[in-house]
Amino acid sequence: MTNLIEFKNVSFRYGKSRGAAQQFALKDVSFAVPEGKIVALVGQSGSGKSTLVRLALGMLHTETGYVRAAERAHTGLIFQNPLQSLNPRWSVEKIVREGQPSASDEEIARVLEQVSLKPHDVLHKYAGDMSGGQAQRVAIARALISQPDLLIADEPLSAVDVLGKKQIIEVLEDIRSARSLAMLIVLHDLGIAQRLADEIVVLHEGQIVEQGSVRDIISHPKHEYTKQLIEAAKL
Ligand SMILES: Nc1ncnc2c1ncn2[C@@H]1O[C@H](COP(=O)(O)OP(=O)(O)OP(=O)(O)O)[C@@H](O)[C@H]1O
Repeated sequence: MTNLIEFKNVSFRYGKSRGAAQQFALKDVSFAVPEGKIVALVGQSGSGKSTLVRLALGMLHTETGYVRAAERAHTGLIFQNPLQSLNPRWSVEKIVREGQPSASDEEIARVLEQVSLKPHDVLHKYAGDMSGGQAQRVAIARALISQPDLLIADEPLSAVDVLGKKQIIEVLEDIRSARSLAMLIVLHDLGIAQRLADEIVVLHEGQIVEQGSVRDIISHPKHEYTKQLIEAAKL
């Protein structure tokens, strides 16, 4: 099976070029996202999740090790806060079309339906007039319109309310069942990872403490930190 993105022995420190080197934000991290699989990156605040996403996107560069994307991999992105990542004065139609300028009206309508938005109701709405959950679904539509084979989502649920979260989880579950897409999804919550992912990577203080199939990790956690996350998610 082809890996769409692979991290191999990746270490990274912030502030290295400014002399006094800081602690490692990531230390010897190795894992991959295979074709069609959903990999959830789970860990508490400060564990290095966002640093990993920035390395995946080429916004940062590894100190040692490498990040390798498959040559044909076409990546879509979903950020934490849609009200920051989308232009509030753009219409939904304009935002989604930005993801694929050659998209037809029918394709835009189809992708909005895929994220459970009614095209007629939302096409001419401004992102700034939507709830966080609706705006995040618009952001997902923008990512999907270009038919990526890898979706990278950095805590897509953290800036939306409870109802918005539920709807986004359902949309991501639909995408999951379609199976045409691999996903690297950063989550705080192991319970949501259990619903969405095939594999879980548990990150703690910049290191992977556990990785494997969702079932194995939830039923037989090996590391104390994973046990705490399971307890916190009340699984
Ligand atoms: N721009 C930066 N400069 C210096 N240190 C940073 C920077 N960004 C993150 N760090 C440090 O790197 C470590 C990992 O941070 P990172 O943001 O990757 O964690 P995270 O798991 O994404 O946390 P959160 O869930 O709060 O977003 C932390 O110790 C953090 O303080």
